[in-house]
Amino acid sequence: MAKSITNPRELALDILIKVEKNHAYSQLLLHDTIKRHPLNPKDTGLLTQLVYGVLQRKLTLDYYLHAYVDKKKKMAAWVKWLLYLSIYQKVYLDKIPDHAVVNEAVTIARRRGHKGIAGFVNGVLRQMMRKGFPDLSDIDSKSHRLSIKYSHPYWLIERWIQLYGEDEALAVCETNNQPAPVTLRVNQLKTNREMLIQTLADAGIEAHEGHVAPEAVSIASGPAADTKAFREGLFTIQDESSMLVAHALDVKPGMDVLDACAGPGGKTGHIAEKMANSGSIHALDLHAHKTKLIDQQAERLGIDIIHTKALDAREAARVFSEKSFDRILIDAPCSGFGVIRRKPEIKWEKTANDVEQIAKVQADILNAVAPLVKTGGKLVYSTCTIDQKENIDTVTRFLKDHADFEVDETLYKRMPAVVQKYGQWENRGMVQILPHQFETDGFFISCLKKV
Ligand SMILES: C[S@@+](CC[C@H](N)C(=O)[O-])C[C@H]1O[C@@H](n2cnc3c(N)ncnc32)[C@H](O)[C@@H]1O
Repeated sequence: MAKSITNPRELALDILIKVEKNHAYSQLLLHDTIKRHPLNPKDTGLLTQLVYGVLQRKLTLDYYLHAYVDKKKKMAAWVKWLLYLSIYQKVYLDKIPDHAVVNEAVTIARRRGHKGIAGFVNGVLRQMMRKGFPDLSDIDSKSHRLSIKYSHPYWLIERWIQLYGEDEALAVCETNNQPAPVTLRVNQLKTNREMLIQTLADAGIEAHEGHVAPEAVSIASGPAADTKAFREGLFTIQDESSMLVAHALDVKPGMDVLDACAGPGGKTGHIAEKMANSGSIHALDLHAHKTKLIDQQAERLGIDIIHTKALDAREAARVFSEKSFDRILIDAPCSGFGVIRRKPEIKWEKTANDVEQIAKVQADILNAVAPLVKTGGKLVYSTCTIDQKENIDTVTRFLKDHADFEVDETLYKRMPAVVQKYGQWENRGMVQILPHQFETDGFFISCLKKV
């Protein structure tokens, strides 16, 4: 049997190579790797930091690398990622001495390649350790400088500068390069926030009240997903911005609800909790493996009002009659620019053309489910992106084409005071949350009413 790798740097290297080669999600690979390889908590932390950190800072690391290695030099992908990993440790982690960074890299290079590659890696890294890295403020062109310094493609920075101004855009970039917080949503069917914090403390996990959503608990340290409390369904791991969506939907027990893009079911569970597990929720997703995840979550949380179906939401009118639902949520597929710190590969992979394509799908889903809302009912459209095309533009176009819908300005009242005050409100029924504002994911939430 092959010996299992337990070196966090080598595991990180494997993940980084796969993210690039297979366009795989770092989050999923990391989760899978941690499950398969027995690492102590310190090494798990280092592995996580290395994977996210290197993907986040890739452009800066590449700039530093090419101060020492000619851009034209042919290099195998794994050698490039190994060098990025080493530069990352040198520049961004202070607890790892230079000699450890070099020795670890050379050992890995020797194991994976031949003596010549190990010598090359050794030579490049030793020079870097001796001479240091170029000053980024010396880069003449402003667009190149911002792109390298904040490690984002310039088209994206430029797009955000146009939308939000330079200060906000750069604050977004800065936040995208930081670790994301871990927050939990209390399952109010089973416990309350105070009791959950105590239960977690008893399990050795330090937790505090979240600072945005009323049901949020913020984790200071410890693996919350490994606890009995999780298995017993006392909470769901969810970002605080996501928690605001169920508030936006304004549900009451006994209502009929459609969650049109529901997988893996984070918000479906929350909606059911807010309905006190009374009424009905039809939860659709394009993919059957995602509706299965919704079922699993519902069981864990003690919820039995969710009916899942693998279905393209654009076909929903084939299955449900007009005016069937008091509330419809479209938590739409999107570019994901609000969650870049959780999925850093997004900034390297998504293009302006992808945004155009996804905006079309979003509009089609909105148009398809609109007839299913009852008169007087509400439709919430949300995304985890900060791109105007997928957010305000999509909703504005929808409103132009649907005279029977209007903005529900009571959305404002359902948002926490801090979001009321500092969120970027288009009007009182549409809010854009940027990732640096409340230490939450970037999110767009709008609420429309059928009249
Ligand atoms: C942003 S995610 C939803 C997250 C979910 N609401 C939650 O809180 O866990 C969007 C989901 O829409 C699904 N999807 C994409 N296109 C769809 C379509 N045409 N019809 C239904 N679901 C779709 C994706 O598979 C994905 O699971």
